[in-house]
Amino acid sequence: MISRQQLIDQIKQKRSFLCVGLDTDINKIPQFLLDYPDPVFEFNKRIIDATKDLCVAYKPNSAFYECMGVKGLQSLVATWEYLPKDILSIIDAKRGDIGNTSDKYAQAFLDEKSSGMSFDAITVTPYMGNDSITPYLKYDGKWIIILALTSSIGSKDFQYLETNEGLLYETVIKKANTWAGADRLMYVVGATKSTEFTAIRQYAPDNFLLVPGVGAQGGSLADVCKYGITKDCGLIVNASRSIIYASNGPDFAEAARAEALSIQQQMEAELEKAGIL
Ligand SMILES: O=c1ccn([C@@H]2O[C@H](COP(=O)(O)O)[C@@H](O)[C@H]2O)c(=O)[nH]1
Repeated sequence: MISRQQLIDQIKQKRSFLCVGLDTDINKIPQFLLDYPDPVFEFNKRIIDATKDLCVAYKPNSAFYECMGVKGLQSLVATWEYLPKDILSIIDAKRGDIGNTSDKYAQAFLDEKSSGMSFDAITVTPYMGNDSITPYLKYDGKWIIILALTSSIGSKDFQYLETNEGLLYETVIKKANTWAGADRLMYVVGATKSTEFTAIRQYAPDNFLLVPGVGAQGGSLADVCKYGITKDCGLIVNASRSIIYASNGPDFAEAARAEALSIQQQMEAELEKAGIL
């Protein structure tokens, strides 16, 4: 388990707020890895070894594992076991259901005795409301990361709708803040929505924001920091494809490290600019 203070300490120590996304697609990994008994795990292991001093979180997206059935789940469990336990592990599962079912999703991803995996944090969708989220909160010290304003083009379909309490994504944040504090709740805000970070910080001044969308989706790290950084940093910025597929040759781990290093160096400059280092 990683507390808010441990996360802040690690950001300062590593001079980074990078999350490496483990969106591992068996069709995109280097050919030679297919000779290993678990190619997806072998790929993840080498990416983790090459980047663990440069990032403060790892985020496997469960879709990339679930689509492979039993084998995929085995790779996910092996990856979770291998992840350094002092680095925040986030399962990007985006679940949301009635409480009785959410209990089972929580067991699947947060309860090692039940599933063999116990991630530090899980992404959830807020659409079904309070009783769909509270089952995850029963797991002491685990982080719940609620989708607020996503990086997707389709975010405009619902998330910007006017409600009596502001735009829908603002209402999500205001309501969710009544369920738990900034020591348990983070919000997903897409890097492609950087100008909205100012508004979001009005409602979530202390919450960490998980920010996907730099790299392959074109979001700007500089803009995210300009509008979203706080005195504690308050940001975990994810990059998946741009890091893990920086090369698909035998040098893929070195190439991933080079890409992660380049992002870490930009982050270090932003942390210095914000007076955090
Ligand atoms: O709004 C969102 C929420 C989640 N994601 C996820 O983050 C990564 C992004 O991958 P890249 O390869 O760096 O684009 C991926 O797992 C998405 O499912 C998001 O992009 N936007």
